[in-house]
Amino acid sequence: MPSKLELLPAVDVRDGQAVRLVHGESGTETSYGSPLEAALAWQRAGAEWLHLVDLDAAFGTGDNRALIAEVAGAMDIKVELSGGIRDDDTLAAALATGCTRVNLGTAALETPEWVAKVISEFGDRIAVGLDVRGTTLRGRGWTRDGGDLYETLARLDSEGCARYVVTDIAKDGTLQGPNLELLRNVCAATDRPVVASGGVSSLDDLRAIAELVPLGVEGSIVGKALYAKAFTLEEALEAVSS
Ligand SMILES: O=C(O)c1ccccc1NCC(=O)[C@H](O)[C@H](O)COP(=O)(O)O
Repeated sequence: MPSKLELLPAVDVRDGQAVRLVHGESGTETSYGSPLEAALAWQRAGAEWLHLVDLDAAFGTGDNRALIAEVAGAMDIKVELSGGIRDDDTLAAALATGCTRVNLGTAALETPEWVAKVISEFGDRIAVGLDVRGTTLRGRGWTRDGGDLYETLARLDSEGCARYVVTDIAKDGTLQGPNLELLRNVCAATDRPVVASGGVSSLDDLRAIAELVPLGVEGSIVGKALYAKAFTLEEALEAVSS
């Protein structure tokens, strides 16, 4: 288990643009321009990871497949790819970008047999995104309920899932701080590494998440705070460097 918190700056893509949403809700987009420029800026600033999301694919409003492949292909750093990866075709396209790993969300709720199969086939190239309101999972771009967090976690653990990306939807894109209690509870329920997502607003938030590394938190996705210039990525990397 790494001793320092990994940071994953986010590039969420909607209709060809880098955007941030509030609570992951379609229609709340703030646009931040070219996804490739944003990703290259995070790379230049020293990021070791990029969290790249195809929001159209997640919402079922099309996809940005070619652009996502272009961005992933332009990166020298590790890429975690998310959004609308739900079957053999979308998984093959995602893995073919050369990304380090993919996040499955809806599929883990709706087609558990397929997810068990790809976990056994692709190992730690597969992570599962556990996107919750309270302790209820949400799928289909976070628009539909999809079962209990802890029951699903136990099932995925038994199937060998390598890693979880845990998002409190109520916090996502709000700059209200991460849900540390949720992260502690998930870490207590699994021995697999956890990537925190949603709500980071300050360097102190990142330091608080870094304190959970001994419990099993491996990384933190940071989106809105970077775009809103609450701090720079260089400052964030420095804050979690020890
Ligand atoms: O990841 C998805 O599949 C997804 C689906 C639907 C809505 C949002 C989705 N992801 C959003 C993210 O992964 C954000 O980039 C991340 O949670 C950052 O949040 P924040 O730091 O609060 O901006």
